[in-house]
Amino acid sequence: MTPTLTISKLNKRFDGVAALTEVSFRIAAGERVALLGHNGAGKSTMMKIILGLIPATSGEIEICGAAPGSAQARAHVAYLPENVAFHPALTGLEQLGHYLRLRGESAGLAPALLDRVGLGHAAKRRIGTYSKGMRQRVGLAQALIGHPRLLVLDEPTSGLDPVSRRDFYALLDELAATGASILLSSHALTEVEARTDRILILSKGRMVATGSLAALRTAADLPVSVHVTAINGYAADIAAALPGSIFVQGELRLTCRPEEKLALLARITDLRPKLADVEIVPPSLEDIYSHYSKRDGQ
Ligand SMILES: Nc1ncnc2c1ncn2[C@@H]1O[C@H](COP(=O)(O)OP(=O)(O)OP(=O)(O)O)[C@@H](O)[C@H]1O
Repeated sequence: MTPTLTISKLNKRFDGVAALTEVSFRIAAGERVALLGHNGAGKSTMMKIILGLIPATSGEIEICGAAPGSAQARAHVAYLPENVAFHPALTGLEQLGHYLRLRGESAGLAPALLDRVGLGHAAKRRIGTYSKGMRQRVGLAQALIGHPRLLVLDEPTSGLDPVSRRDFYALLDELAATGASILLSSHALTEVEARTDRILILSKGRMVATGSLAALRTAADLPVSVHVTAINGYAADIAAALPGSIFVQGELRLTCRPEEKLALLARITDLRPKLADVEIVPPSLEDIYSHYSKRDGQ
């Protein structure tokens, strides 16, 4: 099956500054991909090139087999900027009706689109009265016009509260389940960790890591943390039996190499009569992200 997005050896230079260098990746139908990177890593530049807003210096890009910016590619791609702005005096219904007409579709589709993003109840209210989360939903509804096959979302959840974020990702999951591909940039690593299939890490314009969280974790080979809670009165015994452990917030914490984890657990299990709980904490995406960024000298 043709990938929704194919990028091969992409380079972009601005007046001698290398914003992107030899970046290659593909996104399959229904895949949710997170684009991570420090400020200035090249995320927005990559999105602008995919959208056909600026040309690449060299390299190949195809969106459903078409060149970025072509009528065919534009029909398949939708974009949601970080801070989406609408006319505050228009209602959600009027705003979407307007966008539908601009895309050559019937304004009569607006109520169904607003329902899809959970805004049916506020359709006839002015957007000026909407919360930030509701405005992001209008943006997403607008991005859904014409059933795009690739959604490009620039920090779509920045400024949203935790419940709005969760709802937003639930909606993305539904879209991905119908075959839409999603490329989103984010600085919120914890939510990305749980809600995307694959992660791309850009550093100074180069792709320094790509893969599922599990694959990146294995490749990074970072230490695993083990948190041990003693039964009251036995913390000192357990600390003595587990050299190297440190006492933090009522529990003993140790780290070990991934390949040593089972042996350490066996030693901990031997202490069972004195143990209340044991928790294994694998490296988080934040650990993995800083590992790859550090490796690149940042
Ligand atoms: N129009 C431009 N002219 C010159 N340099 C530019 C231009 N646009 C971007 N750059 C440079 O290209 C590099 C990548 O910028 P880009 O905006 O793509 O980063 P980003 O990862 O999106 O950062 P952020 O997280 O801050 O949005 C930076 O060094 C930036 O200064």
